[in-house]
Amino acid sequence: MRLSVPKTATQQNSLLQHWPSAFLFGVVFAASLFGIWSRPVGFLASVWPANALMLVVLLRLPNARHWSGWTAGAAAFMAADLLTGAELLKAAILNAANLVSVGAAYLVLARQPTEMIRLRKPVSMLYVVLAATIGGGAAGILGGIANIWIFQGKLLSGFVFWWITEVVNYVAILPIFLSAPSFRKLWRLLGSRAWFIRRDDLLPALAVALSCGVALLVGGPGAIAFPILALLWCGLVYPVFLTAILTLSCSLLALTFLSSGYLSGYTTGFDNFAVISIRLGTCVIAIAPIMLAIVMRNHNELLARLRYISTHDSLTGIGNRAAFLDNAGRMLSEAPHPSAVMMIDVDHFKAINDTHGHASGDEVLREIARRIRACLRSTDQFGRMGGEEFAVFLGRCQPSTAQEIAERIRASVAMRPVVIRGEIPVPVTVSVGLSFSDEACGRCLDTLLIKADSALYAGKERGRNRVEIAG
Ligand SMILES: Nc1nc2c(ncn2[C@@H]2O[C@H](COP(=O)(O)OP(=O)(O)OP(=O)(O)O)[C@@H](O)[C@H]2O)c(=O)[nH]1
Repeated sequence: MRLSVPKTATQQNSLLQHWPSAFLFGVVFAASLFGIWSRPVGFLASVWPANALMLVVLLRLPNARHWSGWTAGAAAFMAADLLTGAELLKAAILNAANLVSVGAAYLVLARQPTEMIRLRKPVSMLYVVLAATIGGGAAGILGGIANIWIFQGKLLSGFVFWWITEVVNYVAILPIFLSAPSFRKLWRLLGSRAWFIRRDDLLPALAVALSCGVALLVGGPGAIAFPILALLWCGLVYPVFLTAILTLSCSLLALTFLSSGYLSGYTTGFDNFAVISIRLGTCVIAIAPIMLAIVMRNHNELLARLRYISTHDSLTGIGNRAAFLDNAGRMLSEAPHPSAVMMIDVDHFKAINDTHGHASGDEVLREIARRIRACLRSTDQFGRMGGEEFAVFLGRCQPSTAQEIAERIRASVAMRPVVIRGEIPVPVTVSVGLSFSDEACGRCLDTLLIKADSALYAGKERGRNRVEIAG
């Protein structure tokens, strides 16, 4: 009787290490079957996603960059061909061209930093085009030779066909999978409902569908350029990933109808100049909207960053003076009564700085801001007015409630010392000046702030660590 021996941790680890290669095999095998299934009888496939997908897996899963990954890819190419009835020698030559293509494109992209590979820079698309051109060229040399041998064609037409087809496939497919969010991020996104699409967001996608419909109706070589305007609109509005998906859909449509001679209006052979020209046109269609989407994403991220910097205090992370005045002023003008303003000042803060140093003073300010924030509702406005002075605006708040909140703030700061440098307890207190809106002050935030400030300094004079109400 044989006993089954449990796998050791090392054995399990080495099995886990090879899952990217198994995944790569599955992806390349399925994509090759799709390419074989979609190609016209007796010709090479014009839609061949397997090379681009193998390249993506190698770039995005570092564990697949191993001899086992390359072996899995080669085995998958061969398995798909042999299972669908190809001759061994023919399959070996064509798949050698596929592997050479992936290898050459890999050498270009694998040297780039992650942000370039994940299409976070506008020039990333140029690297994708460069990798596609070099990968396609490498495949073209073997493909040209294969064209003479297998299809009794010419070297040049074989080279051009392979090269163009590879370039178009790489350029259309790589951006989707290079920009795709990771599984973990996608899961989080679905859970957060951030993906929820508003009706207006659908317009660019509808424009793409409409322009593709018109292209099919009108036909002719120029029809492949019909969706470009709608795709550029997508680039302006959608994330890179979504723009790349829509661009690929248009390219697939153009290539599929091109294979059947529909868009070109020609039924002559595949080395026809018009067909080559249309393939290149399809490639350009794929590049421009994605580049635009990358530029727009960077632009929007930069704007969001600048907006954050211009409205937040860099030390405490709460709103700065300008943002506080803006938001509180708007809330006051929308609903003036009842509302309240607090000015809060740390007591004897200079002594803390002098005793423990400026950096420790900063730590104290951060902790005090945290304690005050914890006492407020999410709708209340809270900002650092400068130095050790903070302000709070309580909209739609009765004076009695405002007074309770002010007292809560004072107590929560004074309740326990702030621990600086992880070990030194520093007792801290704040003084609070409180003013309420009334008919006389109307919608004027300045008046409320001045009143609260006067109350604050009255509180300081009366001994600090207290809430003083403006008279
Ligand atoms: N660590 C640190 N200190 C700051 C910052 N901004 C202002 N200060 C210091 O805060 C101190 C404020 O001191 P004062 O205005 O004399 O007030 P105080 O010592 O708190 O005394 P009272 O307000 O009268 O209770 C000064 O020493 C400033 O240098 C900052 O961002 N970080």
